Amino acid sequence: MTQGEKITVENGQMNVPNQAIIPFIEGDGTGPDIWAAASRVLEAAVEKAYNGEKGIEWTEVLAGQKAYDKTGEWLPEETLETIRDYKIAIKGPLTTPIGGGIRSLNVALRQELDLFTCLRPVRHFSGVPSPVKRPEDVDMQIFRENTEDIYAGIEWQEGTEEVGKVIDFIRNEMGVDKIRFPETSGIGIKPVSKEGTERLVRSAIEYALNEGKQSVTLVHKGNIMKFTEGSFKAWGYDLAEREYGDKVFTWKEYDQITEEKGRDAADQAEKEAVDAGKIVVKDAIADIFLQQILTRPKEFDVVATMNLNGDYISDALAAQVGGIGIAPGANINYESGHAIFEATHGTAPKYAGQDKVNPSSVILSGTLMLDHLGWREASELIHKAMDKTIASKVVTYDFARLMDGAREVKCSEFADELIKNMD
Ligand SMILES: NC(=O)C1=CN([C@@H]2O[C@H](COP(=O)(O)OP(=O)(O)OC[C@H]3O[C@@H](n4cnc5c(N)ncnc54)[C@H](OP(=O)(O)O)[C@@H]3O)[C@@H](O)[C@H]2O)C=CC1
Ligand SMILES: O=C(O)CCC(=O)C(=O)O
Ligand SMILES: [Mg+2]
Repeated sequence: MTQGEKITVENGQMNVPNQAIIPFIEGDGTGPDIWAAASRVLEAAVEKAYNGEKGIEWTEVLAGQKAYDKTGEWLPEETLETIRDYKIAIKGPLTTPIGGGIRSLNVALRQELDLFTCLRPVRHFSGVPSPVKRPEDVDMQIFRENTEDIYAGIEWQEGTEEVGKVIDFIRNEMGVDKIRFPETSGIGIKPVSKEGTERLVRSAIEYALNEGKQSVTLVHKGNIMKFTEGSFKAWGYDLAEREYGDKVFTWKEYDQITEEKGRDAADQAEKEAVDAGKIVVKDAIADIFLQQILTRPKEFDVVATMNLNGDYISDALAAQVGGIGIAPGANINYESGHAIFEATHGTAPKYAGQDKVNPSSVILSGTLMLDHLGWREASELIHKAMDKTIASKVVTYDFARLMDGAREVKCSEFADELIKNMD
């Protein structure tokens, strides 16, 4: 086999060698089981799709508990440097303690590499058990802003000198008298910027145009958080109209037409725009959106939203199509070409070392990676094998407990089955 080479990006163009070196982070908890299974499936698919002409050379980079045990650092600089250098990486989940301790390494990776889009596609695989009647109606692409919002980690703990200073500033300098219990509050800050919004919404609209999608929905809680989530909506519409005016019809335009000429004229304008193949850019307030994705999922296509909304929405939608065991994700900077592919779920520590959990989320994150590299044939092989394996009711515990007549297999055995079913 020839030596692996680096993936490079020049003038926005990605060059992928036939033997591509790809860094991976194994992950904490169930990460080692899942990664062992997922890496074998990805290798087998590439080998089979290209008769050995293409291949992946994995190179391990450390993060999380394994990194701490070996180096004394949770996220060594060398890991960040290697991913920066090799452009593309894939990872298992990493643990974040609650309430104290280290901040999220998952979030740190996204922020350090400025991976501003978290893309989480949600669609149903035939035969996967679901709590809803028509899971096949769900086919959405969540574009979650990945660098801002409360995930910026700007917060101060109750009772500290720092929080005292911040509360004094807010009360005395800013004239705010609305902190209900100022003596015992922790304080968090939620930055949401125009630039951050625009690059995220741009990537969602570009995706919708390239993939022939019909709508982009901006999801926000702008009625309550007016200058963060409300501005997200306003900046999103402005960007859509300014940069994609001839390709989109926005609900902001709809409202303007309604005001000037009435609702019938606005309905007619929207219908004409849709008939002309334009994408409808609309918005929804986050609470009602969570109801509507359950009651009328067909109305939503590409979804663009802020960090916290996207976190909640992606787990809620994953449940509709079989759970987070099968929901993939990608963290992408569309400008620099850097990307890290990772599952939607976490480390599921109670199952660690049991070779039990579903590896599909990391495997399907791997198919997003293969698509990103332009190796679609390998990605399609995995999708077909997934359909076939699930149809034969050979599944891990999470699906087996919801399916009649299923044969429950281990994480590694599910990978074996996928590889067997690649034809
Ligand atoms: N990007 C990342 O790396 C993420 C990391 N985390 C971190 O993971 C840790 C644990 O978080 P927690 O909230 O418990 O969420 P987890 O996603 O780790 O687990 C919650 C539940 O989801 C189900 N689940 C998770 N993974 C799988 C899988 N591969 N196959 C089948 N079912 C699965 C299990 O359900 P059941 O009990 O019903 O079997 C599990 O108990 C935390 O430290 C958190 O911060 C969380 C999310 C993302
Ligand atoms: O970083 C974490 O621990 C949680 C991240 C998370 O929930 C997500 O990526 O969806
Ligand atoms: Mg999450």
